[in-house]
Order: sequence, then structure tokens, then C-alpha cells
Amino acid sequence: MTPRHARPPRPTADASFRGRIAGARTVFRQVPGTLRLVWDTDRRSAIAVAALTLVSALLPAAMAWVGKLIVDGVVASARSGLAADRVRVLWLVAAEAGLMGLQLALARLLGMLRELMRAGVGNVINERILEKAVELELRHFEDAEVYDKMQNARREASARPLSLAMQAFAIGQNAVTLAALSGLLLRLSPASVLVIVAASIPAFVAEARLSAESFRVNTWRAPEGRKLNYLEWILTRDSHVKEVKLFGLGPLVLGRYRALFRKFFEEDRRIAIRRMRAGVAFGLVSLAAFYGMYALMAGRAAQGAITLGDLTLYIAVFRQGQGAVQAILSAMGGMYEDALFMSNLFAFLGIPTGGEAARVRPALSPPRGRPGALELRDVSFRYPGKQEWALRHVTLTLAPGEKLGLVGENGAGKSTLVKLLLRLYEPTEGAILYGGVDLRDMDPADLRSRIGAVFQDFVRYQFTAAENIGLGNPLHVDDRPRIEEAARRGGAEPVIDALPQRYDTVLGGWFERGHEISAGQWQKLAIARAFMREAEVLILDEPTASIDAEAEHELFHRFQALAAHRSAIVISHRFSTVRIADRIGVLHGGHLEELGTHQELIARDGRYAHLFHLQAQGYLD
Ligand SMILES: Nc1ncnc2c1ncn2[C@@H]1O[C@H](COP(=O)(O)OP(=O)(O)OP(=O)(O)O)[C@@H](O)[C@H]1O
Repeated sequence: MTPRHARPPRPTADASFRGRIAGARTVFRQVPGTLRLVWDTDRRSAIAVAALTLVSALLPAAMAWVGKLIVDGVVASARSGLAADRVRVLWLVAAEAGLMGLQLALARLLGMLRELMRAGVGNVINERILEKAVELELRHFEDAEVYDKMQNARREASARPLSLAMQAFAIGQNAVTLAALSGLLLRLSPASVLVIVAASIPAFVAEARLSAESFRVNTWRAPEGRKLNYLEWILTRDSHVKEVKLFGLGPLVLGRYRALFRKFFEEDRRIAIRRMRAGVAFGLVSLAAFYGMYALMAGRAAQGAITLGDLTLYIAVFRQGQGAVQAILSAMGGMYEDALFMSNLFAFLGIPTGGEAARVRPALSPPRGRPGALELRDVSFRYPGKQEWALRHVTLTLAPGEKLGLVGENGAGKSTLVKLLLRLYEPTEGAILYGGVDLRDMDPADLRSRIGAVFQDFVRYQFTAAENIGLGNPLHVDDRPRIEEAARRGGAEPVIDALPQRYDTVLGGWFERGHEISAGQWQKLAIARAFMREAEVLILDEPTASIDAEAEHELFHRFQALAAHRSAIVISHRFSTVRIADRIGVLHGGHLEELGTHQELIARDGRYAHLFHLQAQGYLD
């Protein structure tokens, strides 16, 4: 079950100017880390992009200057009527065409490099996220907040870092362009440089605010986004289709999907409209600034104070300058948004792990080969963030080689006990010892390598039958004789024999040529998987839920023989199964209520005896 957490308060922006500056500073602190990430991923492309960007940055000024020379040349040539002047003009036009061609080629080249980098960088980030996911512990996956962080990071991870780097390049490029243009403009009118910059600032502020809002909305939305994915999943998964059809769930789920989507869409629409309004308003401000200055310069040209070429230069430079300023400001806005998302990614990558590491160094390790005694000393456990105890004061010792049956109603705490034994969680109170060593002092990998387990919700790997078994021991995933032996021990041989390509048959319906098998057959493979390792302790959490009575009988007798030297814990709702265990524990509401042999518990005439007779009666009737 996924624990429900109280929803965090909806984040509100600190609206004060100081708060905003501080917020922006925190956000932009993500920039160096991100750039380093991109740099580390693909240095050669990064250098190439930087060099090409620099060349592109100088082109607008060069073209504006050539444009001015052309106009002045035309005027001069018209006045002089000399052929040499005409030829000079033609050369200038050819030069401008050359510059345009260069610009075009550079833009394409940059586009291609960006595409290649996008794939490379995206992949590296995704790998980091997956590596982190491998590092995370079960408690993280069962924590909705951490889960949301992961989804948030995954959603945006591949695109954002490169986007941020490209925004940084765009800022650099436009800054160089602007500097070159300003150099030209200063000659004519220093005031216009100031006008260009001043007219663009309000647009920038608006853009940054809207970016922050769009980020807040997206982050806030993560839990709902997950719900949306889940609804989509219900309607598109093969495993759900039977119930969806039978109960006619399509319209209901689709309705919920639509309602959620509409809510998202409304928020997006609101932001898009505000963006559009701000864009129009501030665009008009820039336009007014441009035409004001244009009128001024046209007047000066009309008076003959500047040449026609100067006026042309002025128009080109002013337009391009304004474009460059706006590009810088919008790149800064975009960078702000990217950096916000990167803070999400870094937050995910920064989730502290290693909580499972052994408390002592070097970690303790009981002797291998023979099972050790498994001891629960007054163990109590509460799931993180929960008030109720899932296990309370459980004390129990499992002698080496002993087989323990565990029974109890749904929610009694049986699976929780298994999670503690595997050290997927630690006891809130008390301690668990294996071979005399507290589990917290052992390396979890060492502990887990000694345990073979079949979980209630075992996995159906959409791989070959051989891999489905071999994955029980990654070191031997290709070791066919060992896999065959595990299949024999786990009673999976008949399943394999019935498959068209035996061990090489791809199982499940997800991929082409996949061969679907029954729930019981899947379960037999899962049991065989547990036999892939020389486990000291076997844990079977309801291993027989899907297999038929005859197979169950056979499994348990084989199991008794195979597990002769191993300890075992078998959880089952079938009393006919657990009765063959050496001792049986009855869990009730997290308490170990009864413990003893089948005979002892029957003689005691308590809960076990009651439930046993109830089930036996059911069979007899
Ligand atoms: N991940 C979790 N987070 C919070 N509470 C949980 C979690 N998993 C189980 N619980 C709670 O802990 C208690 C024990 O659950 P557990 O899964 O151990 O029961 P069980 O005996 O294995 O039941 P079943 O026979 O249905 O498999 C239940 O009250 C359950 O609601």
C-alpha cells in the first residue's frame, strides 16, 4: 500500500522584491552545476558550439556595416556615374550574400550539434536518474513525496540541462552581438543604446515571473500528474482490460481523466493568456521606442546631418540590437525556468541514501554455508509517517534449519515481517539477529544473498523463461545447467516443457513473439528463481496462491526435502500447507498471538485451531 501523506502546503511566491531576488539567486545557483554536467557529457560538441556561436554572434554587426556601405556606395555611384563605383557596390552585395550564406550554414550546423548533444546529454541524465533509482530504498518508493520527486525529475530531465546550456550560449551570443552593434551605434547615437536596453526590461521581469509561476504549477501538479498517468495506464494496460470491460469502467475512468486534464489545461491557459498579454504590451513599448528613435534619426538624415547609409545602418542595428536584448532577456527567463527544473533534478539526485549501510565497520558477517539462528527480539514496527503499529512486541527464534509457517488475516503484518527480515525496513523498536549478528550490523547485500524469497507480488519478467529463472542469481543468469536444476527443484520443468522454444521462449504479452502463460505457471517460475541461489533461508510469501492443490502438495514435499538444511518461513492462508511446518506462528493485529506445532496449537484450541477447523470444514462440506 502506498502511504498517503498530507499534502504539502501550496507553495507561494515570496512576493517582496528582496524575496524574489533571493529566490532568483538560489535558482541561478543551479546553473554552474548544470553547465558542468553538459560539459562533462560532451566536451567536443560543447567547444564546437561555443566557437560557432561566437562566429555567429559577430555576423549581424558585420552585415549591418556592409549594408551601410552598400547604401552609401549606391548614393556615391549615382552621383559620380563611375563604373568602378558600380563594381564596388556589386562586390559589397556579393559580400553581404556571402555573410548571409555563412549565417545560414552556421545556424544549420549549430542545430545539428544541438540535436546530437540533446540525445547524449539526455541519456546521461536519464542514466543518473536510473542509477539513483537503483540506490533508493524500498521506503523511498513507498513514500509518495519521494516518488513525486522522481517523476518530476524524470519528466523534465532529458531536455532541461541542454536547454539551460543553450540559453547560456544564447545569452553569450547575443551579448557579443549587442556589444558589436553598440560599437556601431555609439558612433551615431549613444542614447539609443540606453533606450534599447531600458525598453526591454519590463518584458524581462514579466517573463521571469511567468516562468516561476509555470514551474510552481508544474511542481505542484506532480501528484495529480501521477494520477493522470495512472488513469491512462488503467485504460491501456493488458492486465486491466478484463475488469475494465466487465465493469464497463471505460467511460468512468475516461471521465476522470478528462476532468483532471481540463484542470491542467485551465491552468496552462491562464498562464498562456497572461504571457500573451504581457508579450503584446511590452512588445508595443519596444515598438514605440524604436519608432521614436527612428523618427529622430530620419529627421537628422533629412537635414543631411547623417548619410543615408548611416540611417540604414541605424535602422538595421537598432532592430537587431533590440532583437538581441530581447533574446538575452528571454534566454534569461528560459534559463530561470530551466534552472528551476534542474533544482528538482538535483533535489532528487540529492535524496540521502545509504541508510541501509551497516552500522559498524567493517560490517559483521556470520559464517556462510549453514543457516544461522534467526531471532526477533521484542520487535515493533511502524511504517514511516504512520501512527499505527504494523508489528508489536514480536519475539521469536527460528532455529537453524527450522521451518516456520506464518498465518494471520489480511493486514496482520506477515509481509511486513518479511520486509524487516530482508532489511528493507528496520525495526522501530527491538532487534532482529541472524547468526547472532544484528541485521543492522550486516551489509544488506550480504544478508540478502543468503535469502531466497518468493514474494506475494512476484515479478513477471517479460524476458525468456531461462532469464525468468536465472535472474534469481545475476552472476549465473546465463548458466543453463544451473537454471535447469533450479527449474527442477522449483517444479517448473513441466511449464518449460510446454513452451514452444522451451527455455528460450520469451514470456508475457508485452513484446513480439511473447508467449503468455498462466498465473500458476508464472508462480512456478518465480519459485524456481528462488532456487537459483544457495540460500540459507527461504521465504515463501503465499507461494501457492495461484497453483493448484496437487502442485502445492508436491511443492511442499519437495520443498521439505530440498530445504532440509535451510531455514524457511512460509506464509500461507492454506492451513493444509502450513501444517507441515515445524512450528506455526499466528499473527493478529501485529501481535504474535500463538506459536507452536500444529498439534500444540490444535490442542490449545485458540485462534489457529478455530481457523483450521473452519477451513477443514469448508473442504469437507
Ligand atoms: N507500505 C506501507 N506503508 C504503510 N502501511 C503499510 C504498508 N504496507 C502495509 N502497511 C500496513 O501494515 C499493516 C500490515 O500489512 P501487511 O502487508 O504486513 O499484512 P499481511 O499480513 O501481509 O496481509 P495480507 O495477508 O493481506 O498480505 C496493514 O495495516 C497495512 O495497512
